Amino acid sequence: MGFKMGIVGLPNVGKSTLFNALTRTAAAQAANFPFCTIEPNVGEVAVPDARLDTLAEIAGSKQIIPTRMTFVDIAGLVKGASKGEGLGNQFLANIRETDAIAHVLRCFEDGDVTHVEGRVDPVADAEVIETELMLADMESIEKRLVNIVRKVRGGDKEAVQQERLLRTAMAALEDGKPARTVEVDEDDKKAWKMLQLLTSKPILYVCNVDEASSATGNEFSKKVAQMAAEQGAASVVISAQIEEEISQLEADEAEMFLSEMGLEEAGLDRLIRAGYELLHLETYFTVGPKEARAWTIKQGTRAPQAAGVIHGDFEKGFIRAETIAYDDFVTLGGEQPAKEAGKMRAEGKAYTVKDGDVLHFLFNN
Ligand SMILES: Nc1ncnc2c1ncn2[C@@H]1O[C@H](COP(=O)(O)OP(=O)(O)OP(=O)(O)O)[C@@H](O)[C@H]1O
Ligand SMILES: [Mg+2]
Repeated sequence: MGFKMGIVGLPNVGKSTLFNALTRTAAAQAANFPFCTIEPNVGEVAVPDARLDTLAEIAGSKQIIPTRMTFVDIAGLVKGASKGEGLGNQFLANIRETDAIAHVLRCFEDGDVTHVEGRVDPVADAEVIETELMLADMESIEKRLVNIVRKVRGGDKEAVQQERLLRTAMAALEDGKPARTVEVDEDDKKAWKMLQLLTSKPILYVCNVDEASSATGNEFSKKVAQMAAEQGAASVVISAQIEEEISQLEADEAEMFLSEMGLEEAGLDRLIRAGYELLHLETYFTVGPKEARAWTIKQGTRAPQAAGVIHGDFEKGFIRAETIAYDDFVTLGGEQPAKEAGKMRAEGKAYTVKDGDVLHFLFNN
């Protein structure tokens, strides 16, 4: 599995700077974390979670393994990308494969860094990109409809559903609205996601500000925040350049640097967490003397499917999940005391895993 965020934006807005900071920090943060670069522009990043350290300390775990999220540094999109300008189509294909979009917006002034449109206006920039993505969606819908209509005539039931959804998306797009504004029935959710429309992906706006504004934001980032609020999207303020500098420091140096800047934590941590929330993800833990490990699931995942994140066999042969809530584990001081206090529950197949659950799966194979 693993969830993927695509870093998207106009050229020269700071995408690669951000990506480098993200991936470098991840590598530095946890020496025992198997950092891997899948491709030069794809990196796995540890999801910061202080609870994991607390659990590991209580259990005396030798190793701490955070859960991960994948970031993809996608080359800059330009006006006309949907028509194949730049390397348009290639990039659009990269975006299609992601679960969510981190849309980087230039919110810094710097005469030395060229802006493709010759001015700093993040809200207008956001519209340029959104328009390209909408045009690309319309084009792909048109192409797909040709085939689908043929299948519908042939009596294919799935095609009937797909055609209906494609037409709904098209109507929204023609009305100037991204596909994410379409309200989808529960029964249609899966098919809708399979359409992989670019503008149906959730968006996190990343305001890339100058150094001095990294704690407070600036006039540009405030406009973005307002736009995001109107769209029901999320936004974070970050200075990619500083984050990149911080990512090269040792942990204690980084902490000092942050407090001097008036920041409580690295902007990257906020960004990763915001992405996690955007995707409605949750974490459960497995804790023992060997390792304390965090695992990512979608909100609402049931115990067998949560077990399946560790291994397919866990899901297939699932018997039950011994469960201790995070707070109980911590307050009572570990697994054994929690068990003695009657706080270890045996949960079956219907159990919906909760964020922070400490789980132990029993299965047969
Ligand atoms: N917050 C910031 N303040 C000032 N300069 C910045 C900031 N963030 C990035 N830069 C600078 O902006 C320039 C462009 O950054 P970067 O290469 O990361 O852009 P990009 O979005 O990846 O561009 P492309 O689409 O061409 O790949 C670099 O010189 C970088 O140092
Ligand atoms: Mg780049």
